[in-house]
Amino acid sequence: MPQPLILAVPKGRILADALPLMARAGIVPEAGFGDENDRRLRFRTDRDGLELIRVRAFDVATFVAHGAAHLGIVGSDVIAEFAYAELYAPVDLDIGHCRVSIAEPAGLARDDDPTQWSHVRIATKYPNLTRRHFEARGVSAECVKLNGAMELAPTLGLADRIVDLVSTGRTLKDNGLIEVEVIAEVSARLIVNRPAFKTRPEVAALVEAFRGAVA
Ligand SMILES: Nc1ncnc2c1ncn2[C@@H]1O[C@H](COP(=O)(O)OP(=O)(O)OP(=O)(O)O)[C@@H](O)[C@H]1O
Ligand SMILES: O=P(O)(O)OC[C@H]1O[C@H](OP(=O)(O)OP(=O)(O)O)[C@H](O)[C@@H]1O
Repeated sequence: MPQPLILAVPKGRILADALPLMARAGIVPEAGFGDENDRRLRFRTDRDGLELIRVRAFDVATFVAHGAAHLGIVGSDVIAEFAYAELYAPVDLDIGHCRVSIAEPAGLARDDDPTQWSHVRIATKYPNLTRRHFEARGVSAECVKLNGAMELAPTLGLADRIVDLVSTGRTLKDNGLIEVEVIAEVSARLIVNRPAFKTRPEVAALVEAFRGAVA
């Protein structure tokens, strides 16, 4: 018997939308998978030879890139941040829609002209993506890495601006910030470890199952 295939699923907000999609792809987890109070991290499915792991959103990409998981479900924001060569992202799952944007305090935004920036100091969970974005237009970005609550950084003097996810815009508004530029539109993708895709035909079959589930 070959080792079971492992599908890595993020335990955050994508999970609720991922479960019906997985069901349409013919993957039904054992009881407890969608239950936050269940402390197990690895679960069986109704498919022989396919197991699930429940990990943090950023770690899905890492497990799959290193081949510890064969497939994963993860936001395109995370894929862009890591830019792992070993990841192949063949299916846009049409869930987890939001955008990665630059925001700054309303007071600063009033007279600000982003085309005049030459150096910016940014608080973000996405330092690589941010640096790449600014480098492409000749602006140097000094990034302060945070894992959440980026919105606090400008008022507390940690950074002038932030790069963060925006969906409804409510978090920015409630913290006195204005979205000044969209860096990228985001949705969740099915990711696959490239060597596993080449060597395990069941991986390609699962990719097709997800393609069918989205269509
Ligand atoms: N407001 C949002 N609207 C839509 N999708 C979002 C939103 N925020 C995050 N996402 C998507 O969901 C993914 C996971 O976000 P979530 O907020 O669940 O994780 P997190 O709190 O950042 O993760 P962790 O708790 O592991 O640090 C993001 O990478 C992104 O693709
Ligand atoms: O535009 P909105 O609809 O307000 O959504 C944006 C917020 O959603 C995400 O945070 P999340 O709620 O996942 O909390 P987090 O700080 O734990 O990441 C993101 O980091 C923003 O803070």
